[in-house]
Amino acid sequence: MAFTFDDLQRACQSEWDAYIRHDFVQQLGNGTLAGDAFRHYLKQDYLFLIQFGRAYALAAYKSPTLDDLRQAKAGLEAIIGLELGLHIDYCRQWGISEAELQALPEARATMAYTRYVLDTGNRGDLLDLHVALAPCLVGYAQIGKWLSERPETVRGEANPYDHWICMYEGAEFQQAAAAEEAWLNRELAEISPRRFEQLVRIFRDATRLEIDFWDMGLNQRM
Ligand SMILES: Cc1ncc(C[n+]2csc(CCO)c2C)c(N)n1
Repeated sequence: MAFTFDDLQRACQSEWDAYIRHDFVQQLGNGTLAGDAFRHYLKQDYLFLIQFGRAYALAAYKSPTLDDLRQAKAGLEAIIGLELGLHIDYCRQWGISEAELQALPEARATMAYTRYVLDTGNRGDLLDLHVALAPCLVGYAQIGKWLSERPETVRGEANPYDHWICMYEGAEFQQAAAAEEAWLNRELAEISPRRFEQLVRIFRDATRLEIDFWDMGLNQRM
């Protein structure tokens, strides 16, 4: 039997739903999220993105083919060359200076999640690493889509988080997540049931760590 990304999601459906429909996400959609909670999240997300850049570098190292190597390079370039710059600009709009970002300590949830991804990639192969990264990429695309479709979401200037929603519901981001899902589906089609169970464990752990990241933002925990 050929496994797919949907099988991974279904194997962890309760954790997955707790992640996608987390209170942080719902409050962000409703425009009721406390500004300080969002700022705390943005600051930790800066640290998260830096470690995510390292994960793409690890993906390059773990690449068995030139195509995989090119894909990892493109990911590293996108995050280090573009997205981190945009994130710094966005933080400034929320009153967080670059100097403040550079001086930040890492919250435990940030450390746990990013180091889990890096360790999983180090220990395993490129597929293990991609599965550890999948909740991040595919999850945020589902969050963007879910927020844009639910009637409670407040759009436009009435919601201070509208820009954030626009970014993840947008076509460019949705396409990047769809490409990741397609890559996973090609790889998952080839694996044994035993290998699938190993990957479910990784996918579930990474999803639980995304839930903790939202909790950390909401409770402004370090
Ligand atoms: C905790 C946390 N999880 C996921 C994302 C989303 N995200 C981060 S990097 C990346 C890939 C872009 O190259 C995506 C989709 C986030 N920002 N913060």
